[in-house]
Amino acid sequence: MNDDVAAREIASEQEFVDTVYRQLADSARSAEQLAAEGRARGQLGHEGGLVERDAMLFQAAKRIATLDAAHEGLVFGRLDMRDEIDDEPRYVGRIGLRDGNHDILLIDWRAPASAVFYQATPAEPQGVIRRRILRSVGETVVGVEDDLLDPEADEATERNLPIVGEGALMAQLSRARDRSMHSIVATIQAEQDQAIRAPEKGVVLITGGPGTGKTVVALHRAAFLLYGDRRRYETGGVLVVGPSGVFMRYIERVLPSLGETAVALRSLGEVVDGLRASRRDDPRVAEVKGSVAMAELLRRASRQSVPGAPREFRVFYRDDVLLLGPRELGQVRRQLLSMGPRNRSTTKVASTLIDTLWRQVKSERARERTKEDFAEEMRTSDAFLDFAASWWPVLDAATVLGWLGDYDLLTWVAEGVLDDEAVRLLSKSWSEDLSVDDIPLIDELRYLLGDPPLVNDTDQDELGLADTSLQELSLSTEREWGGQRTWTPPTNRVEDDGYAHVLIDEAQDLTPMQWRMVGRRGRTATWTIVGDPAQSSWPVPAEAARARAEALGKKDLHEFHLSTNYRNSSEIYAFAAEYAQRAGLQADLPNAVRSTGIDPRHLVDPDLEGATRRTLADLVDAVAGTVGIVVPVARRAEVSGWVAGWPETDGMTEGDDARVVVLTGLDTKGLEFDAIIVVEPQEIETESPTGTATLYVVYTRATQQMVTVASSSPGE
Ligand SMILES: Nc1ncnc2c1ncn2[C@@H]1O[C@H](COP(=O)(O)OP(=O)(O)OP(=O)(O)O)[C@@H](O)[C@H]1O
Repeated sequence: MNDDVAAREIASEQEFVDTVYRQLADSARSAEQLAAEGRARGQLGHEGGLVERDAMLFQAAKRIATLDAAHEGLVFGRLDMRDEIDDEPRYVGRIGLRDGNHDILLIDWRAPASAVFYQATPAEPQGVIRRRILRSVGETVVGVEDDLLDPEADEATERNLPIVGEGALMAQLSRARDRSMHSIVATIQAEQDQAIRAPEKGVVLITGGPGTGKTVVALHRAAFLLYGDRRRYETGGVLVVGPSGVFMRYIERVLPSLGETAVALRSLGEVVDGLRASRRDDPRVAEVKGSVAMAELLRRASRQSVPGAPREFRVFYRDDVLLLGPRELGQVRRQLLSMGPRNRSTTKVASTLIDTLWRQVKSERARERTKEDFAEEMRTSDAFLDFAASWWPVLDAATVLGWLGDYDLLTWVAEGVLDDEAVRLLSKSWSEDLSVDDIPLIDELRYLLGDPPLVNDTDQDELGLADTSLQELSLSTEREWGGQRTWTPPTNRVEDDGYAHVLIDEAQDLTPMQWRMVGRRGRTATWTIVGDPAQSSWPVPAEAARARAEALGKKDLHEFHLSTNYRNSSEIYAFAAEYAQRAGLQADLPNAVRSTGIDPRHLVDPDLEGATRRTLADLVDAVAGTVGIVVPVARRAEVSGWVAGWPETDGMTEGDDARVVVLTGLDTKGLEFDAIIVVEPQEIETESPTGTATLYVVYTRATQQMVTVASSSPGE
């Protein structure tokens, strides 16, 4: 291709892009002006709507410009259509924009009119003669890449459109990786576009092997839904759940770069408002905590009497001694529990206890008084009120989970539900901080215990107990991902847990208890579920499948399968796929399209530290982007020590932009790096029951180069 032609084409696109940015600045100015006038008039009428719309547009554009300018510009696509459809070029961008005459300047990528940009093919051009992708840095067009989809129409119309470039997709896939995922608006592929624009009812299930774009597609789908029904999804909220905090940080910029921030991004340890856990349990403990047997264990725990609470109440009333002993209290407890969640009954405790006491009143002197007189006396008795409040306090879920740290109590509650080994593992783990797998247990207990009635509920709050811990918890809730418009539920009460859309990434890893937790948040929601069973680190898939089916209820399922691996070089993926087959993982093997000519290397060296350091020095030079060092859990601290403060990685191992990161196999889920060093792969494989799946995940993280380093050959 003649360079002059390319330069001419770039210059002409630049003119258009300049017009768009000028228009954006104009819109911003007029939005500000209108807002000022509106404020001055003290009211916003019809114009108010316009101000709001333009202001939003401006904000979105500003975010896009600042967050992702280096990668994809505001204007990224152009379609030249057959004359009878449109004799003017159509431009596609991250947002829609009109010019001063209200004519369309830029079509939002999510608008129906843009679908053809992604779906037209040479076999079915759908009226498109030429599709052009514009690559920009900031506001400057640096390249154009064309596909001639309908050469016959081109000839027939005598347009002779110039065709420039050789593949925007390959350019995009070969770019150096940094610590953030980027949007793919300019190069969404046809099979991905179908999943993004799927009918929104029910559940959209996106499957596919490693690197097929499941995550990035699901995020674009969230943006698509927000565009289509902003009122519904912004009001009800969109919940995006991923495996870890590291992963959430990796994906957190994609939606803002598409102009959307009204989304709650939560790792599995942060789904319950106000709680945050990142510690992972030992796999054996995690397996017990994730199993559905925990639901029964917690149901029993939620019905226990409060450890340490008074077991008896005695009152002398006229000539009677009235007693609430274990038998009477047992009956009252069962009666209260039959009325619904425990905390809801805080308003009924006093009256139920009073009824029981009153039934014991026998003496004549006592009978001279009415039950109301007796009740009045009890309700003004400090001794009675203190007893009732400590016998039936408002319980919060973490407190009840804390009870189970007591080995004897746990053994009692777990009778017939868990074996002795599981009880031992659990009681030990509950003497430590909350782990990721404790969060669904707390959530389960929140629902079993219920919220105390609000003070202004019609039920009278007899003991003044209602307005306590759970509500305070919501006031002090801190939002990790809290940008200004980031969506958060209005309170921490269970009735406000529901979202309008729930997006689950790496769904193959959810335990049954985690499915129950997310299921409660999506009873009336639409869903997007993304996963690859071969990458699963949950050892009992059938149980998880049942829990998933329960979480989704009768919702319609729309399945989409992605078949091209856009992440790994074909050399790296060939090795990973061969491993998956050897390990019997029944993996869904996508087609990796990009070759680098560099095979993975496998080093065996008794000097593990030396070999790792040398490899790292090589890779840091060889690739422009990130390098991940993946280690067995037990070696994490040791290997981190090898690379910290080391001159060759100076400034590359600290902070959010660090190029070199040390992480465990499970930490790598969903992430990608230019180069990966796998330290002692065999230990990663044997450190958990699903170690082979974890190692397969690790082998599918590198875009350019992968080196394994072991101190001895397998089997030695
Ligand atoms: N159409 C596309 N254009 C450009 N890049 C793409 C495209 N589709 C996917 N990618 C890139 O491929 C990489 C893998 O995508 P993603 O992480 O979404 O895959 P995944 O299927 O979720 O992977 P895994 O299951 O292995 O975690 C990302 O860098 C993503 O940006």
